[in-house]
Amino acid sequence: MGGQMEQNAPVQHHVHHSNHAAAAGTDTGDAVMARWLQSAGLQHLAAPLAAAALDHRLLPSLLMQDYARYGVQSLEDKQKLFRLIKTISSGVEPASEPTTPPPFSRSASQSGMDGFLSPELRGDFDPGLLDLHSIDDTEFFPETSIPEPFQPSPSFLAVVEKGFESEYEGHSMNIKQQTKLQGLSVSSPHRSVSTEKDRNGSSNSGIARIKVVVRKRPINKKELARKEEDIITIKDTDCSLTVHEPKVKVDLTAYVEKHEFVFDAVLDQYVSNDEVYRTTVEPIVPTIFQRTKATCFAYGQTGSGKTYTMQPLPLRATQDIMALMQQPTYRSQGLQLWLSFFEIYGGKLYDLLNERRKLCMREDGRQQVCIVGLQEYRVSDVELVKEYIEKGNLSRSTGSTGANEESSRSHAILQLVIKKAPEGNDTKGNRVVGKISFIDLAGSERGADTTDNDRQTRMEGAEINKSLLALKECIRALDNDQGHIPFRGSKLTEVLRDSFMGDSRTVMISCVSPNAGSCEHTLNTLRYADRVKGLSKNNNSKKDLSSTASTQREMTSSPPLPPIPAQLAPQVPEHVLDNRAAENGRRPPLDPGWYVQHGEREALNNLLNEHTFAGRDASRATSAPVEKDRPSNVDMSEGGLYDLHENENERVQVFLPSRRKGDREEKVERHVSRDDMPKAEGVPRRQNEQLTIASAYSRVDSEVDLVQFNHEGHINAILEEEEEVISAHRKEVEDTMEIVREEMKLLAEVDQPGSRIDRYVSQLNYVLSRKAAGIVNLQARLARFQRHLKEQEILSRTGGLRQI
Ligand SMILES: Nc1ncnc2c1ncn2[C@@H]1O[C@H](COP(=O)(O)OP(=O)(O)OP(=O)(O)O)[C@@H](O)[C@H]1O
Repeated sequence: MGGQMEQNAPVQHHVHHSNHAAAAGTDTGDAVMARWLQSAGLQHLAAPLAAAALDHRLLPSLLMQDYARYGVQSLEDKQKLFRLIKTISSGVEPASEPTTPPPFSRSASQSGMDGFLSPELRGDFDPGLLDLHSIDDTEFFPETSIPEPFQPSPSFLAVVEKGFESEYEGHSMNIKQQTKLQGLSVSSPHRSVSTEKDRNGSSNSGIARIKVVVRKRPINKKELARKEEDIITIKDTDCSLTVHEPKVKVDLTAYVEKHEFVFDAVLDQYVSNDEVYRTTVEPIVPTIFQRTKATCFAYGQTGSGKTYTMQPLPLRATQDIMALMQQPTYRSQGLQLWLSFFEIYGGKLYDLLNERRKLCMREDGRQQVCIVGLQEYRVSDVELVKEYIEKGNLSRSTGSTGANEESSRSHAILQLVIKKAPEGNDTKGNRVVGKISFIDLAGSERGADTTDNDRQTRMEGAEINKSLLALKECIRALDNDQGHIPFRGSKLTEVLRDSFMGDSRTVMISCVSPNAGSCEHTLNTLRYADRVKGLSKNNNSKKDLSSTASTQREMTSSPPLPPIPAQLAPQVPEHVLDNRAAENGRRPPLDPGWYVQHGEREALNNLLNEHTFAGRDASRATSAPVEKDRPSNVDMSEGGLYDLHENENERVQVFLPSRRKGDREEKVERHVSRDDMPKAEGVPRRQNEQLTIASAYSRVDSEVDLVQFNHEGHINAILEEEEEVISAHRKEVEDTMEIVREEMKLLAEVDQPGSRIDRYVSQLNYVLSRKAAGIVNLQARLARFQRHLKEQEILSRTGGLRQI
C-alpha cells in the first residue's frame, strides 16, 4: 500500500557543462530551457525568464540573489531552481526522455503520446504555449459558481416528511444517507462519490463529529494547454485517492511515486455540487435544530475549487432549513433564520455585507464570542441568500503575489443562525437555537508567502499559516474530547470559539487540483486533511497504514528544513550536543530526526521540552508523561514517529505525543503561561495567555510544526506589538492635546495683568518636560518595534516560516 515506485528506463544524458548546447542537439535554446525547467517542475518560470531574455547558457551562472529579479518568488521555487542549476553545473543534462505511461494517464493515449511525461519534458516543447496569460482558464468551466438547480435529496425529504421528531437520530439519517450514496455510486458510472460508511455498512455513532472529504476538480483549459497530466486517481470502492507524483532520481531515472490516502469520502471531478452537499452538509443540517453548532470549511490551494464548492452549500442548506421550519414540530416555534457574512484578513475582521466595516471581537461574561458591529440579516428565501453571497463575495479581499495574480488571502465566513423569537413578555430578544458556519479558507499555499514580497504580504502569509495550524489543532482537540480547545491560537479559531464548544459537527472539504504542476500543494493539502482525520477516534487502521506508508516514501524526498538564524534560534542545551559537533563547537541541526537516528532519544525529549517550554524548571520538563510511552527505536518523519522494528514497508505509527487518546487522558491538564513558550531575544511575549501542556505537545507533532511553533510566538508578538504601538501613538496624541490646552491656559494667564512670570516659567518647564518625555517614550517604542520587525524579517527570509 502506497510508497510503491514505478521504475522506468534511465533517461540520463551525461554531458559536460560546456557542451549543453551541443548535447541539446538540434533543440532551440528555448526548448532546452523549457525542458530543463519542466524537469525541475518549474515550467511556470519559462515565461518570466524568456521575458528577461535569460538564455539557457546563462542559467548555470545565475546567482541566488538574482532569483527574485527573474520572478522566482517562493522558497520552494528557489530551492528547485538552485537544485536544477547545481545539476546543470555538474555537467549533467536534466532528464528529458519519456517513460512508460501509467495506466491512469488519460491524455497520453488521447494525444498519441507514448509516455507519461508531457512533450515539453521530452524536448518537443512549443514555446507558444508558454503564453499563459493568453489562455482564459475560466472558459472551461461554467461561468457561474452556482449552476445547478437544487433537488432536495430523497433522504432529506424522508426526514422532512416524517416530521423530524425532536428526538432526531442521526443514525437513522445516516443509514438513509448511505443507501442513497451507494445508489449513486452504482448508478452513475462517471461519478465517484464514495464514503467510508458505505464500506462499513453502518455508522455506530450517528453523525461523525468530524468528517473529512476530498474533492478533486477537473483539469482546466490552461493546464490542458500546458499538456499537464492529471495525476490523481480515485478509487470509489474504498474512498481512496492516489497521487502519482512524477519524480526524477539522482541518476536521472524518471519514476512515479505513489501516495495513497483514505478519507471519509472522496469526490472526483464528475461529482456535482449537489452531490457534494448531500455528502457533506445535508446530514448535519437537522442537528442545528438541536443546539448543535456545525462548521463546514473548504481547505486547499488557490484555484483548487474552494469557492466553487462552498458557494452553493449555504443555498442548499437554507432550502433544507426552511423546509424543516415548516414541519409541524417547528412551525409554531417562531424560528427565524439569520445570515451574516464576514472575512478575516490579516488577523482583522471585516463585514462583507456592510461595506467592509472593521469589526471588533469581544467576549461576554459567559465567554461567548460576540462580533461587535456585525450586521445580521433575516432571510426567508434562497434567492435572498444568493444575493447576499454574491454581494459579500464582491467585497472579499484579494491580493497580488508572485505565484498567482489574484487569489483569496482571507478567510470568508458565512453564518446561518436559527433563532427563536421571544415569547410573551420575554424581553431578552432572540435566542440562538443553532448555527452553521461555512468557511472558505484562504489559499493554503498563502501561508508560504512569508519569505518574499513586502512586509504586508509576509505578515498576511504568517497569519494565514498560523490560523490553519490553529484550526487543525482545535479540530483535533474536539475530536479527542480534549477538555481544553486551543481556540486562542488565531483570530479564526477565536471567532469560531462557540462552534468548538458543546455539541458540534465539523466537515472539512479538502479541494485539490489534479494537474502535475500542483502536485506539491496537493500533497500538502492531503497531508493536512490526513492529520486532521488521522487521530480521529473513528479513524480506521487502513488509513493509518496507507498514510504512514506514503509518509515513509515522502520522507526520503523532502528537503531538509532551512536552519534558524543563530541569533534567533532557541538555544539547545549542551547535553544534547553531538560529541563531534560539540568538539567543533557546532550544534547538531534543529532536526528531531537527527536525534532519533543517532539514538539520542533522551536528547530529543529534552530538545522538545526545551523548545516547547523554554524556561521551565528541569523537574517540570522531565516529568512530562511522554518519555515512558516512547518506543526504544523510533523514526520521526512528517506526521509522527514510526517503529523501525517493523517491516520497512509497513511501518506502524506507534508514538505521537498527545495524539493518542490514552496519552491525552492520562495527562494532567496543567497550564503553562505564555511566557514559558519559546521566544527570540528581544521579542515581547504575549501575557495572560494560557496554553495547556497537552495542546502544546500536540503542536510539536513534526519537525515542521516544531519550527512553526517557535515562529508562531514571533508573529503573535509582532501583531500584538503593532496594535500596542498604534494605541501608544493615539495616547500620545491625546496627551499632547491635553498639554497644548495647558499651554494655552498658561499663555492666557501670563497675559493677565499682575501675572507671576516665575510661576509661568516653572509651569511651562514642567509641561514641556512632560511633552518631551512622551515623545522620547514613543520613539523608544518605535525603535524597539522596528528592531523586532527586522528580526522577524530575517526569520522569514531564512525560511523559518514554512507552509504547514
Ligand atoms: N469541481 C469543479 N468543476 C468545475 N469547475 C471548477 C470546479 N472546481 C473549481 N472549478 C473552477 O476552477 C476555478 C477556480 O476555482 P475557485 O475560484 O473555486 O478556487 P479557489 O480554491 O476558491 O481559489 P482561491 O483560493 O484563489 O479563491 C474557477 O473557475 C471554478 O469555476
